[in-house]
Amino acid sequence: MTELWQFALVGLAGGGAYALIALGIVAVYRGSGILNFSQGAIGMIGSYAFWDLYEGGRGSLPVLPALAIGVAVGTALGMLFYLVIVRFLHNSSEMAKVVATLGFMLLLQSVAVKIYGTQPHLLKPLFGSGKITIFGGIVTHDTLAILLITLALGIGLSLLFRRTRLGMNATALRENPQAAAAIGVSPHPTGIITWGMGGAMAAFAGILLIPVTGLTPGALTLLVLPAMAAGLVGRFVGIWPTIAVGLALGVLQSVMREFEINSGIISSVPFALIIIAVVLGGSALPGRGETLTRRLPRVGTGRLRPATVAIWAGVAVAVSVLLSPTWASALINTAVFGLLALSVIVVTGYAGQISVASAALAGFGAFVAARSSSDLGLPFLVCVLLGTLSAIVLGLLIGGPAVRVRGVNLAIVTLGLSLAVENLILLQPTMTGGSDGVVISNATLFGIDLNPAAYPDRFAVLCLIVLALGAVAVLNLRRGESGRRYLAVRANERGAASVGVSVAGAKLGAFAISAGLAGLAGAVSAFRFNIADFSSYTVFHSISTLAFTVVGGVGYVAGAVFAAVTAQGGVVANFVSNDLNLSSIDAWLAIGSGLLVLDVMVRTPDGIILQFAAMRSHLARVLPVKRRPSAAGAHAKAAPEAGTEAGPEPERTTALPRVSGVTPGTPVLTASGIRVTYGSTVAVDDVSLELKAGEVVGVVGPNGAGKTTLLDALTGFSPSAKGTVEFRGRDIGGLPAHLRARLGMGRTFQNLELFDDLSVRENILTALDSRSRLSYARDLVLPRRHDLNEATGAAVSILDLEKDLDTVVADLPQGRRRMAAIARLVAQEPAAVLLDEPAAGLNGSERRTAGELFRALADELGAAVLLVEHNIDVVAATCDRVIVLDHGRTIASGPPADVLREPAVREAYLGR
Ligand SMILES: Nc1ncnc2c1ncn2[C@@H]1O[C@H](COP(=O)(O)OP(=O)(O)OP(=O)(O)O)[C@@H](O)[C@H]1O
Repeated sequence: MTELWQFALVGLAGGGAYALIALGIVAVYRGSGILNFSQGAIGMIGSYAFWDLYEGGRGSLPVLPALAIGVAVGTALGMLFYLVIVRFLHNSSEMAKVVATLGFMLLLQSVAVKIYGTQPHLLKPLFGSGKITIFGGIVTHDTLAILLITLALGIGLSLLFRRTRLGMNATALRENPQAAAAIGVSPHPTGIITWGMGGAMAAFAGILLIPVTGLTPGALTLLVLPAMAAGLVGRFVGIWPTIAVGLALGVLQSVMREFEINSGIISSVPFALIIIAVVLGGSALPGRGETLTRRLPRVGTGRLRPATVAIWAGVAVAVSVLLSPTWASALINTAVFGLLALSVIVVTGYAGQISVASAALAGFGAFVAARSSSDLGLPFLVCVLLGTLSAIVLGLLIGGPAVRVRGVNLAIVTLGLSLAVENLILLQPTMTGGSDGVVISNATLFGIDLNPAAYPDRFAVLCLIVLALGAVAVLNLRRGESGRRYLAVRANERGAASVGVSVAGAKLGAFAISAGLAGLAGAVSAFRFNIADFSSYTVFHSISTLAFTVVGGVGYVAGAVFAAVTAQGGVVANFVSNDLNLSSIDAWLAIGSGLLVLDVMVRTPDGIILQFAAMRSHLARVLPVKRRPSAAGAHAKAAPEAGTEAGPEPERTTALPRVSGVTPGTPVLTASGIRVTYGSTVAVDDVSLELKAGEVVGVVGPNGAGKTTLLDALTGFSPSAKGTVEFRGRDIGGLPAHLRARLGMGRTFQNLELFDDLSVRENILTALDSRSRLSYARDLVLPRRHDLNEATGAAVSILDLEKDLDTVVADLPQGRRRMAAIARLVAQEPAAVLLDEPAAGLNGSERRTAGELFRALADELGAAVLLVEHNIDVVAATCDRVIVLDHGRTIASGPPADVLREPAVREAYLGR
């Protein structure tokens, strides 16, 4: 027991350091809205500065001045990064922010390796060998210093954010940047100060931890992971939960050491547990108002030009056959990195899931393939297949959290889980054969010996073929329906669920395919030497794969090719170090790559590949090349200028297509006893209603009456709703939103929830697509292409959307966007249509047209329509019946003219 207590007390040093770094992360997040993945690396640089100056290291200063300078270096680095990079990222996508801080981490890491090397340095306790005794256990002065500093900074930060103007400005900027800007709050003073504070805390933590863990570039940089896990629990805002979890983590790890638990388990399991707890507390769909509106990275069309493919393939094969073995090795590196980059494109570029696990997946694929060869003696192809399949299974496990966690939190979760894979499998001597490694048999495919030692060119050609097939598969995916699903989920999860896309299914599909590509890369490369080695599949490898793919262009296969060609050990690096004889330049290349990541994130976050495209079109403009008139140009001439008044609405000649199998007048949607509460607020209280095919029922009521919440409850967007909901005679109470949509419940949202970065056509096609799970695999080979069908064509014509079909939705005016939302809804052929304030923001004549359209949804489409609307004129002119809600309860219902005359209704609207 005493020993256990002692180990717990020893763990307070590490725990305090986690808490300190995590506090810095919280300060930076509260001050600038950015999660700083380079926090550990900043601390590491501050620690090296301290070690350089400290008399116990390689300097001559006593501890306190050296500590002060080390902390000052951390502070300066934090401020510098804000000034040079972060202040330009305020309107960037979440991914650009994550990659920028990861890029800074890589930069600092490579600078430290260049200057200090990787050998560990140890120090004696900084504050002497003094100690105090607590209940028989010993606490050293160093541990005490860490704890006191953590406590003091915890109190200081609480007061700063609660009591000072700077803290209040920071809260205002985080919660509502537009409103804060409107009252003149500038983000920069809070940004600079909190980044400086973050840097100081990181350096403090790093320096105080040197006597405990030693000083190496990698270990201190990776302290960011447990610190992130601690911060995650307090959602990066809570100061005391962060400190408590940081300390608990350190203590738990120390106690586990007492039980002689495997070091891999100690370093990964505790915070994997925290991550699991956070995942369980997440939600399957984001709540109302939680959908991101920031611009997402651009994505290519997925079109493939056979001539380009043929030229590249020819060049690659010629190079690998004609040039030296070092070139073959560089080509193999390029192909393997290219496959990893393709895996990032699928999961991050297309599906929008910031995942940092590609190297762990590749390592696992390599591990299974190598063991299948060495232990089971299976043939090359079977081993590669097994490696790929097992990576897919692991990918589904790592992707599991993505169903409930999103954005930057997912980056932390995947980082944590991939560190667990690295520690528990790839670095375990019992698994990987220790110093003997895993001896594998030679690669033979269809009778051709591919042994890379004897035939490096053959193996290189094989790798290039696999890369080319992977690239074609990813392009196919983009053009198929599963690619559209990914993009819909990336753009708007609530919108995707409303048209029947399984958000969880799409995310898992993307994770599986991405893991398959990474696993394939690993499985093939396991055979490049006679002894397979897994030590290179580190978290840093995952981070640089993500960063360089984003630099290349995360939405473009060409971006992956760029990343592969310029990767470490790839063809460009080989050319520079071998052909130009500049091998000493390697360390500088690593530093240059880190700088490139930062530059691209600030100036062209869509990727370098788009810069090339822009240069090509500039050249095409300046060179006297005869160009064909473009279809777009012809279209522009034919179409009236955007924004011009089109005169009176033309008479409609086509009707909306009738939904099959719905008989007018039969009940479609029946709800009883619906009740929704948010904490102590009862938003909807015992509401019952029945909707029949062909009728329009209005729902009116003052602001906050519970109208939207009722719609959410009926359509499955409010999972905690009580009561029964029947749709066409079937109890659908337990079904999630996307399954209700598939049964024929269509809805619109107050803020539309369109897929803003897709065209109107792609928005409609997403609703029209089949929901087959098979398409995730089929699209890789045979993407199914289709266009609007007859019914949606008619809807588009009625809604006058033809000229907008290929316009990106974000570029349309609000009225057109509303029409696009209705076209997307009609594509679902819904039997029940639930419209949430669809006429808001329309002018008088637009409102009349919209009212006619809502009627047409009932009269022509044959659907049962529930119309939530504030405009009483629209309600009176359109609805057969009206339900009035007030404080969540039905206070009246019946024909509009009667209901709107009732005194209770007038009182609810106008007050007594
Ligand atoms: N996520 C939430 N958390 C807590 N309270 C909520 C949440 N969503 C809605 N509410 C509360 O539930 C009640 C009903 O809100 P709801 O948005 O459904 O009303 P509404 O009639 O649609 O209002 P409006 O006409 O302004 O859109 C309000 O008191 C609102 O503050």
